[in-house]
Amino acid sequence: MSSTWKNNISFTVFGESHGPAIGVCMDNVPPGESIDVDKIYKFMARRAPKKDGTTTMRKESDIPQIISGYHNGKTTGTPLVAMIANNDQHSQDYNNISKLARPGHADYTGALRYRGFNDIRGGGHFSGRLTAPLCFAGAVAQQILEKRGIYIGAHIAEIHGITDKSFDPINTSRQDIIDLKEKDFPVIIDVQGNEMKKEILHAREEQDSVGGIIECIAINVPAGIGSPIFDGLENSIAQLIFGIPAVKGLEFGAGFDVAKMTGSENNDEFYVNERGIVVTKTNSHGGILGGISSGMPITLRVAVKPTPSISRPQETIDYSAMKNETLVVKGRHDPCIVPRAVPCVEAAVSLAVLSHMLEYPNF
Ligand SMILES: Cc1cc2nc3c(=O)[nH]c(=O)nc-3n(C[C@H](O)[C@H](O)[C@H](O)COP(=O)(O)O)c2cc1C
Ligand SMILES: C=C(O[C@@H]1CC(C(=O)O)=C[C@@H](OP(=O)(O)O)[C@H]1O)C(=O)O
Repeated sequence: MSSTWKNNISFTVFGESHGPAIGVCMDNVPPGESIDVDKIYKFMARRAPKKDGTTTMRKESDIPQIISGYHNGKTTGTPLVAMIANNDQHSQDYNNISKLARPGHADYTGALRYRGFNDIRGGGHFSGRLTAPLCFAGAVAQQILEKRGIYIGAHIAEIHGITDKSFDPINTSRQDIIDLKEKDFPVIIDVQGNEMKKEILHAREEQDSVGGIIECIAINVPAGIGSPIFDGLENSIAQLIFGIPAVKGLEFGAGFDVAKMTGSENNDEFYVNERGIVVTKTNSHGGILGGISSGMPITLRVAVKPTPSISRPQETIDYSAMKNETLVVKGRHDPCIVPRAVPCVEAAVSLAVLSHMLEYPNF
C-alpha cells in the first residue's frame, strides 16, 4: 500500500495529476473535533499555484469537497474523505514525451514499477499535485493540535544558496508561527525573500530550476510522546516527509553538523526552569531523544531538489524503443518547488505528531 500511511492515524492519498480528481481518506481521526473548513481552505491556498511567475502557471482552485466523516462542524470519527477536482489539465503537453524519461522525474522508474501502465501526464500519481490531499489531512491535524496548544510552522530557510534567518530553537513563539502562515512568501526576513524570488525568476528565464531548504518547528509538544527504535517521532516524521515528492534530505536538530561536534558541544544540558519544568539550555537534539519528545521544540530541516522538468533540451532515452533521444519538456512547471512545499512539510509533521499524541489516553 504505497500511498497509505498506517499509524494511530491512517490515511490514503489517491488520484493522478491529470485524472478527474485527487483526494484523501483519513481513518481514526478522533470524533467530535470542531474543524473550521475555511481554515482548511486557507491552509491549502498556501500550497496552491500562485500567479506571480514563481510557480507553475497551472490554475487549480484546490477547494476540497468533504464527502464523509464530517457533520455539524465536527468530525464524526468515521473515515474523513475529501476530493479535490483537477480542472486545468493540459494533457497534450505530455503527448510527445510519453515514452521519453524526463531526467530527475519518476517516468522511467514508474514505467518499470507499473509495467508501462502508469499515467505520466503531469507526473500522474507521482505528481507534486498529490501534496494537495496531504495538505487537507495536515490542515485537519493542525487544527486538532492547535486546540491543545501545539503549533507547527515552517519557512523557506534557503533557496539556491540565499538564506533566511533560522528559527530560534528554544524561544520561537506561537505568534512567530502564526505570523509566518500569513505571509505569501514565508520567510522570517522579507528582504531575503525578495532575493530568493529574484533567483527563482532568473532560473525560469534560464529555462532552469532551483531547490532549497525548508525549516520546520513544532512547539508545546508534551514530553514523552513517541517510542524507541522503529516507531519514534523521527521515524514517523521522516516517513511522511519523504512522501513529499522532490525531498532528498532531512535532518533533526543540529542534524549533519553533529558530525563536526564533540559530546560537550552537542549535549543539551538539562535544568528545571522557574515554572518547575524540565528543559534544556540548548537544543541540538531538536526536541527528540530516543524517538521520544523531550518537551523542547521539535526542529527539522528538509532539502528539496530543483524541479526536474526544465525546458532546456536534455539528453535522455526512449525507454520503449531503447534509443537515445533529446527531450524538450513542455508543461507548466514550478521553477522552484520550495515555497509551495512549506505547508506540505507542516502537514507531514502535524500528522506524525497527532498520530503519536493519540497514544495517550487523556488526549
Ligand atoms: C508542491 C510540488 C510541486 C512540484 N512541481 C513540479 C513541477 O512543476 N514539475 C516537476 O517536474 N516536478 C515537480 N515536483 C517534483 C516531482 O513531482 C518529483 O520530483 C517527482 O515526482 C520525482 O520524485 P522524487 O524527486 O521524490 O524522486 C513538485 C513537487 C512538489 C512537492
Ligand atoms: C498541478 C500541480 O503541480 C504540478 C506538479 C507537477 C509534477 O510533476 O510534480 C507537474 C506540473 O503539472 P502540469 O504539467 O500538469 O502543469 C505541475 O503543475 C499542483 O501541485 O497542484
